[in-house]
Amino acid sequence: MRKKIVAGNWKMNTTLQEGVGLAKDVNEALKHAEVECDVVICVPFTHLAPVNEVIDSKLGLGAENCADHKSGAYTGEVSASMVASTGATYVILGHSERRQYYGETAETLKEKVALALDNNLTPIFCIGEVLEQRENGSYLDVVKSQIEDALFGLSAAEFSKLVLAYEPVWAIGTGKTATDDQAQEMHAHIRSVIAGKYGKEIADNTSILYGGSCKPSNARALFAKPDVDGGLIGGASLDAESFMGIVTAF
Ligand SMILES: O=C[C@H](O)COP(=O)(O)O
Repeated sequence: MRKKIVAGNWKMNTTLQEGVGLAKDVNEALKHAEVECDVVICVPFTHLAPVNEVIDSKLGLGAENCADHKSGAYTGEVSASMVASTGATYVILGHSERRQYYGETAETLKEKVALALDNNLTPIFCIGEVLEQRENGSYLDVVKSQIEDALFGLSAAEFSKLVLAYEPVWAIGTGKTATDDQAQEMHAHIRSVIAGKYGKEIADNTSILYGGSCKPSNARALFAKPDVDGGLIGGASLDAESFMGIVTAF
């Protein structure tokens, strides 16, 4: 059966000292909570190794990106093997902020996914439409193409290692959440796109997270939907109490 997962995406927030403090708070809170999902924090590169030192195995650790090359003269880049060497086991790939501000394309993302898998990192692969595509009715096709273009070159064994995250771009950091019915419609669509290529068993076993203004107040309704397997949480993951409010919303 597929896993339920709540992953925090800290984005470009927190100093190292603040980040280590936040990780300690989440780690401590997790020890005392009834939790029915895997919990992961995805943190800036600079924070990975020090955060790994202060968390227990119950809390997963991930990066927010990795390079599309294995190693070499790529000043400023951080490779998948470097990420793995910190103890992290997840990496967010294809976030809409990376696609929008850093020009990431399906071709770049194919490389990143392959390198992440080669280094035993679980990619949390993001997909989602912008407002105009939601309004003109092309959103289901847009997301289908994002999946096909970047991921359908993978073997079934490789694809089964992925986690997907549906993040409608119009809902990210805007306070505008997709309704639980809108999320369910898209998650069911994503699952049927996967089934069309890799079969029902792999589709049923793929965790599909929702991201976009997810908060303790709306997480329960979203997570109650049959095809929503958890969340990728931005702003609300920067406060241990609100993150835990989401983690315990199953
Ligand atoms: O990766 C997380 C998403 O971009 C959602 O961010 P948000 O919860 O701040 O809207």
